[in-house]
Amino acid sequence: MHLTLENPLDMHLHLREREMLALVAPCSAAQFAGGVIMPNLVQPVDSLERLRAYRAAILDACAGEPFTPYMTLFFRSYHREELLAARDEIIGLKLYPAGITTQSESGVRDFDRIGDTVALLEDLDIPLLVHGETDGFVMEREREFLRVYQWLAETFPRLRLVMEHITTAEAVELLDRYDNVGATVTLHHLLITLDDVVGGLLQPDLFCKPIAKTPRDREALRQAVLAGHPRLMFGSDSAPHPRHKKECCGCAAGVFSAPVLLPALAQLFEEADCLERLADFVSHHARRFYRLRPPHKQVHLVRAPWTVMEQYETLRPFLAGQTLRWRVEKRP
Ligand SMILES: NC(=O)N[C@@H](CC(=O)O)C(=O)O
Ligand SMILES: [Zn+2]
Ligand SMILES: [Zn+2]
Repeated sequence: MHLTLENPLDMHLHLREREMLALVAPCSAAQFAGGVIMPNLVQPVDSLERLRAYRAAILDACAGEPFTPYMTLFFRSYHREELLAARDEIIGLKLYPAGITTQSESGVRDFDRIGDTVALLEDLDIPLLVHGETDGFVMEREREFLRVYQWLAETFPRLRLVMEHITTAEAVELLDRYDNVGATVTLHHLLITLDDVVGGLLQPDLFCKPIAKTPRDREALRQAVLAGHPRLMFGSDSAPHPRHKKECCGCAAGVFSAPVLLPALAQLFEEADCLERLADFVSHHARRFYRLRPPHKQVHLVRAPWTVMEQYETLRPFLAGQTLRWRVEKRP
Protein backbone atom coordinates (compact mmCIF):
# COMPACT_ATOMS: atom_id res chain seq x y z
CA MET A 1 0.00 0.00 0.00
CA HIS A 2 1.21 3.45 -0.92
CA LEU A 3 0.45 6.91 0.38
CA THR A 4 1.36 10.05 -1.51
CA LEU A 5 1.44 13.37 0.33
CA GLU A 6 1.33 16.63 -1.59
CA ASN A 7 3.59 19.28 -0.07
CA PRO A 8 3.93 18.02 3.50
CA LEU A 9 5.17 20.79 5.77
CA ASP A 10 6.91 20.79 9.14
CA MET A 11 5.76 24.01 10.79
CA HIS A 12 8.30 24.01 13.67
CA LEU A 13 11.83 22.83 13.02
CA HIS A 14 15.31 23.30 14.49
CA LEU A 15 18.06 22.77 11.95
CA ARG A 16 21.00 24.30 13.90
CA GLU A 17 24.21 25.27 12.09
CA ARG A 18 27.38 23.93 10.49
CA GLU A 19 27.99 20.15 10.91
CA MET A 20 24.71 19.63 12.71
CA LEU A 21 22.80 21.46 9.97
CA ALA A 22 24.52 19.35 7.32
CA LEU A 23 23.62 16.22 9.26
CA VAL A 24 19.94 16.90 9.97
CA ALA A 25 18.69 18.99 7.03
CA PRO A 26 18.57 16.00 4.63
CA CYS A 27 16.21 14.17 7.05
CA SER A 28 13.69 16.99 6.73
CA ALA A 29 14.23 17.58 3.02
CA ALA A 30 13.59 13.88 2.33
CA GLN A 31 10.14 14.04 3.95
CA PHE A 32 8.89 17.60 3.61
CA ALA A 33 8.35 20.26 0.98
CA GLY A 34 9.27 22.93 3.50
CA GLY A 35 9.50 23.83 7.14
CA VAL A 36 9.34 26.73 9.55
CA ILE A 37 12.90 27.32 10.69
CA MET A 38 13.44 28.31 14.30
CA PRO A 39 15.80 31.22 14.96
CA ASN A 40 17.28 30.16 18.32
CA LEU A 41 20.85 29.76 17.12
CA VAL A 42 23.76 30.47 19.49
CA GLN A 43 23.61 33.95 17.96
CA PRO A 44 19.86 34.43 17.51
CA VAL A 45 18.63 35.16 13.98
CA ASP A 46 17.44 38.68 14.72
CA SER A 47 18.50 40.63 11.64
CA LEU A 48 17.72 40.34 7.96
CA GLU A 49 21.40 39.93 7.21
CA ARG A 50 21.75 36.94 9.54
CA LEU A 51 18.50 35.49 8.26
CA ARG A 52 19.66 35.59 4.66
CA ALA A 53 22.95 33.91 5.53
CA TYR A 54 21.13 31.22 7.50
CA ARG A 55 18.65 30.60 4.70
CA ALA A 56 21.50 30.18 2.21
CA ALA A 57 23.25 27.72 4.55
CA ILE A 58 20.05 25.68 4.86
CA LEU A 59 19.53 25.47 1.10
CA ASP A 60 23.14 24.43 0.77
CA ALA A 61 22.69 21.68 3.37
CA CYS A 62 19.66 20.30 1.51
CA ALA A 63 22.05 19.44 -1.32
CA GLY A 64 19.68 19.90 -4.24
CA GLU A 65 16.66 18.23 -2.62
CA PRO A 66 13.80 20.74 -2.97
CA PHE A 67 12.91 22.17 0.45
CA THR A 68 11.54 25.61 1.24
CA PRO A 69 12.85 27.09 4.49
CA TYR A 70 10.19 29.40 5.88
CA MET A 71 12.34 31.71 7.94
CA THR A 72 11.52 33.32 11.29
CA LEU A 73 13.15 36.26 12.99
CA PHE A 74 13.88 36.10 16.71
CA PHE A 75 11.48 38.44 18.51
CA ARG A 76 12.89 41.69 19.90
CA SER A 77 11.68 45.29 19.56
CA TYR A 78 11.66 46.07 15.86
CA HIS A 79 11.01 49.33 13.99
CA ARG A 80 8.35 49.44 11.35
CA GLU A 81 10.99 49.88 8.61
CA GLU A 82 12.86 46.77 9.69
CA LEU A 83 9.70 44.69 9.59
CA LEU A 84 8.64 46.15 6.27
CA ALA A 85 12.00 45.24 4.80
CA ALA A 86 11.82 41.69 6.20
CA ARG A 87 8.16 41.00 5.52
CA ASP A 88 8.55 39.21 2.19
CA GLU A 89 11.36 37.00 3.46
CA ILE A 90 9.85 35.71 6.69
CA ILE A 91 6.87 33.67 7.74
CA GLY A 92 6.73 35.32 11.13
CA LEU A 93 8.51 36.38 14.30
CA LYS A 94 9.30 33.81 16.95
CA LEU A 95 8.94 34.91 20.55
CA TYR A 96 10.69 33.14 23.42
CA PRO A 97 10.28 34.10 27.07
CA ALA A 98 13.85 34.74 28.27
CA GLY A 99 15.69 31.64 29.47
CA ILE A 100 12.73 29.27 29.24
CA THR A 101 14.20 26.87 26.68
CA THR A 102 17.32 26.13 24.63
CA GLN A 103 19.14 29.31 23.53
CA SER A 104 16.43 31.75 24.57
CA GLU A 105 18.44 33.96 26.94
CA SER A 106 17.88 37.05 24.80
CA GLY A 107 14.12 36.45 24.73
CA VAL A 108 11.38 38.56 26.29
CA ARG A 109 11.77 39.48 29.99
CA ASP A 110 8.90 41.92 30.32
CA PHE A 111 5.67 41.19 28.48
CA ASP A 112 4.37 44.67 29.32
CA ARG A 113 6.85 46.02 26.79
CA ILE A 114 6.10 43.94 23.72
CA GLY A 115 2.88 45.76 22.69
CA ASP A 116 4.41 48.17 20.19
CA THR A 117 6.15 45.49 18.16
CA VAL A 118 3.12 43.18 18.31
CA ALA A 119 0.90 46.03 17.09
CA LEU A 120 3.25 46.41 14.10
CA LEU A 121 2.95 42.68 13.38
CA GLU A 122 -0.82 42.97 13.43
CA ASP A 123 -0.73 45.98 11.17
CA LEU A 124 1.72 44.43 8.69
CA ASP A 125 -0.03 41.04 8.85
CA ILE A 126 3.07 39.19 10.03
CA PRO A 127 2.30 36.12 12.17
CA LEU A 128 3.62 35.83 15.72
CA LEU A 129 4.86 32.39 16.81
CA VAL A 130 5.28 31.87 20.53
CA HIS A 131 6.96 29.42 22.87
CA GLY A 132 4.28 29.75 25.54
CA GLU A 133 5.62 28.83 28.97
CA THR A 134 6.02 30.77 32.23
CA ASP A 135 8.80 30.10 34.73
CA GLY A 136 6.32 28.43 37.11
CA PHE A 137 6.10 24.77 38.12
CA VAL A 138 7.22 22.76 35.12
CA MET A 139 3.91 20.88 34.62
CA GLU A 140 1.88 24.12 34.84
CA ARG A 141 4.02 26.43 32.69
CA GLU A 142 1.92 26.16 29.56
CA ARG A 143 -1.40 26.47 31.40
CA GLU A 144 -0.09 29.55 33.22
CA PHE A 145 0.99 31.11 29.95
CA LEU A 146 -2.48 30.80 28.41
CA ARG A 147 -3.46 34.17 29.91
CA VAL A 148 -0.70 35.78 27.78
CA TYR A 149 -2.10 34.10 24.66
CA GLN A 150 -5.55 35.30 25.67
CA TRP A 151 -4.32 38.84 26.15
CA LEU A 152 -2.55 38.79 22.77
CA ALA A 153 -5.58 37.31 20.95
CA GLU A 154 -7.96 39.87 22.45
CA THR A 155 -5.75 42.94 22.28
CA PHE A 156 -4.66 42.23 18.69
CA PRO A 157 -7.71 40.58 17.09
CA ARG A 158 -6.27 40.70 13.55
CA LEU A 159 -2.89 39.27 14.57
CA ARG A 160 -2.26 35.70 13.42
CA LEU A 161 -0.95 34.05 16.57
CA VAL A 162 0.54 30.57 16.76
CA MET A 163 0.84 28.68 20.02
CA GLU A 164 3.88 26.52 19.37
CA HIS A 165 4.11 22.87 20.40
CA ILE A 166 0.99 22.78 22.60
CA THR A 167 0.81 20.00 25.18
CA THR A 168 -2.30 20.61 27.30
CA ALA A 169 -6.05 20.07 27.07
CA GLU A 170 -6.54 23.72 28.09
CA ALA A 171 -4.48 25.00 25.15
CA VAL A 172 -6.71 22.98 22.81
CA GLU A 173 -9.77 24.60 24.40
CA LEU A 174 -8.32 28.08 24.02
CA LEU A 175 -7.91 27.50 20.30
CA ASP A 176 -11.67 27.35 19.90
CA ARG A 177 -12.22 30.71 21.54
CA TYR A 178 -10.25 32.77 19.00
CA ASP A 179 -10.36 32.50 15.22
CA ASN A 180 -7.04 34.29 14.90
CA VAL A 181 -5.15 31.65 16.91
CA GLY A 182 -3.55 28.51 15.51
CA ALA A 183 -1.24 25.96 17.08
CA THR A 184 1.42 23.43 16.20
CA VAL A 185 1.49 19.93 17.67
CA THR A 186 4.55 17.68 17.70
CA LEU A 187 4.70 13.97 17.00
CA HIS A 188 6.21 13.20 20.40
CA HIS A 189 3.49 15.01 22.35
CA LEU A 190 0.93 12.89 20.49
CA LEU A 191 2.76 9.71 21.49
CA ILE A 192 4.24 10.11 24.96
CA THR A 193 3.32 11.32 28.45
CA LEU A 194 5.52 12.28 31.39
CA ASP A 195 5.48 8.62 32.35
CA ASP A 196 7.55 7.74 29.30
CA VAL A 197 10.13 10.38 30.27
CA VAL A 198 10.57 9.70 33.99
CA GLY A 199 8.21 6.88 34.95
CA GLY A 200 10.76 4.11 34.52
CA LEU A 201 14.45 4.56 33.87
CA LEU A 202 15.05 8.19 32.93
CA GLN A 203 14.87 8.75 29.16
CA PRO A 204 16.95 11.75 28.19
CA ASP A 205 15.93 11.38 24.52
CA LEU A 206 12.37 12.27 25.51
CA PHE A 207 13.26 15.26 27.66
CA CYS A 208 12.08 18.44 26.00
CA LYS A 209 10.32 21.75 26.56
CA PRO A 210 7.44 21.83 27.07
CA ILE A 211 7.73 18.60 29.06
CA ALA A 212 5.29 15.83 28.05
CA LYS A 213 2.15 16.03 30.19
CA THR A 214 -0.59 13.71 31.48
CA PRO A 215 -2.59 11.00 29.66
CA ARG A 216 -5.60 13.35 29.77
CA ASP A 217 -3.63 16.09 27.99
CA ARG A 218 -2.31 13.68 25.39
CA GLU A 219 -5.83 12.41 24.78
CA ALA A 220 -7.12 15.93 24.22
CA LEU A 221 -4.33 16.64 21.73
CA ARG A 222 -4.94 13.37 19.91
CA GLN A 223 -8.67 13.86 19.72
CA ALA A 224 -8.39 17.37 18.31
CA VAL A 225 -5.67 16.44 15.81
CA LEU A 226 -7.30 13.22 14.64
CA ALA A 227 -10.69 14.90 14.36
CA GLY A 228 -9.05 17.35 11.96
CA HIS A 229 -9.19 20.61 13.88
CA PRO A 230 -8.55 23.14 11.10
CA ARG A 231 -6.15 25.33 13.07
CA LEU A 232 -3.94 22.52 14.36
CA MET A 233 -0.82 22.18 12.24
CA PHE A 234 1.95 19.66 12.38
CA GLY A 235 5.23 21.08 13.71
CA SER A 236 7.77 18.47 14.76
CA ASP A 237 9.94 20.63 17.02
CA SER A 238 12.69 18.23 16.01
CA ALA A 239 15.51 19.62 18.14
CA PRO A 240 18.80 17.75 17.78
CA HIS A 241 21.39 17.74 20.55
CA PRO A 242 24.44 15.46 20.34
CA ARG A 243 24.37 12.45 22.64
CA HIS A 244 27.07 13.89 24.90
CA LYS A 245 24.70 16.81 25.62
CA LYS A 246 21.74 14.48 26.25
CA GLU A 247 23.38 11.64 28.17
CA CYS A 248 25.11 13.65 30.88
CA CYS A 249 24.46 15.76 33.98
CA GLY A 250 22.28 18.62 32.81
CA CYS A 251 20.61 16.98 29.81
CA ALA A 252 19.70 19.44 27.04
CA ALA A 253 15.99 19.76 26.18
CA GLY A 254 14.88 18.60 22.76
CA VAL A 255 13.64 15.48 20.95
CA PHE A 256 15.31 14.66 17.64
CA SER A 257 12.39 13.29 15.67
CA ALA A 258 13.24 14.34 12.10
CA PRO A 259 14.09 10.83 10.77
CA VAL A 260 10.79 9.24 11.84
CA LEU A 261 8.14 11.91 11.37
CA LEU A 262 5.95 10.87 8.45
CA PRO A 263 6.19 7.09 9.04
CA ALA A 264 5.22 7.52 12.70
CA LEU A 265 2.42 9.97 11.88
CA ALA A 266 1.04 7.64 9.20
CA GLN A 267 1.00 4.84 11.75
CA LEU A 268 -0.79 6.99 14.33
CA PHE A 269 -3.45 8.15 11.86
CA GLU A 270 -3.86 4.64 10.49
CA GLU A 271 -4.34 3.19 13.98
CA ALA A 272 -7.04 5.79 14.58
CA ASP A 273 -8.62 4.83 11.28
CA CYS A 274 -8.31 8.30 9.77
CA LEU A 275 -5.32 8.08 7.45
CA GLU A 276 -7.24 10.27 5.01
CA ARG A 277 -6.86 13.20 7.44
CA LEU A 278 -3.07 13.04 7.60
CA ALA A 279 -2.67 15.40 4.63
CA ASP A 280 -4.78 18.03 6.36
CA PHE A 281 -2.62 17.92 9.47
CA VAL A 282 0.73 17.89 7.68
CA SER A 283 -0.12 20.33 4.92
CA HIS A 284 -3.55 21.84 4.27
CA HIS A 285 -4.11 23.44 7.65
CA ALA A 286 -0.77 25.19 7.57
CA ARG A 287 -1.21 26.27 3.97
CA ARG A 288 -4.54 27.86 4.85
CA PHE A 289 -3.50 29.51 8.12
CA TYR A 290 -0.24 30.93 6.76
CA ARG A 291 -1.56 31.38 3.18
CA LEU A 292 1.36 29.44 1.73
CA ARG A 293 1.81 28.27 -1.82
CA PRO A 294 4.81 25.95 -1.64
CA PRO A 295 6.40 24.76 -4.89
CA HIS A 296 4.93 21.39 -5.81
CA LYS A 297 6.54 18.36 -4.17
CA GLN A 298 5.22 14.86 -3.56
CA VAL A 299 6.44 12.59 -0.80
CA HIS A 300 5.69 8.87 -1.04
CA LEU A 301 5.23 6.47 1.84
CA VAL A 302 4.97 2.73 1.50
CA ARG A 303 3.41 0.38 4.02
CA ALA A 304 6.46 -1.77 4.71
CA PRO A 305 8.18 -2.34 8.05
CA TRP A 306 11.14 -0.16 8.87
CA THR A 307 13.30 -0.31 11.99
CA VAL A 308 14.47 3.10 13.18
CA MET A 309 18.25 3.33 13.48
CA GLU A 310 19.66 3.25 17.04
CA GLN A 311 22.02 6.03 16.22
CA TYR A 312 22.30 8.67 13.54
CA GLU A 313 25.93 9.82 13.67
CA THR A 314 26.18 11.81 16.93
CA LEU A 315 22.43 11.71 17.53
CA ARG A 316 19.89 9.25 18.88
CA PRO A 317 16.57 9.63 17.13
CA PHE A 318 13.11 9.47 18.66
CA LEU A 319 11.75 5.87 18.51
CA ALA A 320 15.28 4.47 18.03
CA GLY A 321 15.20 0.70 17.57
CA GLN A 322 11.42 0.55 17.14
CA THR A 323 9.86 -0.98 14.07
CA LEU A 324 7.34 1.24 12.27
CA ARG A 325 4.79 0.05 9.74
CA TRP A 326 5.51 2.74 7.15
CA ARG A 327 8.61 4.05 5.53
CA VAL A 328 9.48 6.85 3.17
CA GLU A 329 9.93 5.62 -0.36
CA LYS A 330 12.78 7.11 -2.30
CA ARG A 331 11.93 7.65 -5.94
CA PRO A 332 14.45 8.88 -8.45
N1 LIG B 1 11.85 21.92 22.44
C1 LIG B 1 12.99 21.83 23.08
O1 LIG B 1 13.05 21.16 24.12
N2 LIG B 1 14.11 22.45 22.65
C2 LIG B 1 14.24 23.35 21.53
C3 LIG B 1 13.72 24.71 21.83
C4 LIG B 1 12.22 24.83 21.89
O2 LIG B 1 11.53 24.56 20.90
O3 LIG B 1 11.69 25.24 22.91
C5 LIG B 1 15.71 23.42 21.13
O4 LIG B 1 16.07 24.33 20.41
O5 LIG B 1 16.49 22.53 21.52
ZN1 LIG C 1 9.85 25.98 22.11
ZN1 LIG D 1 11.24 24.30 19.10
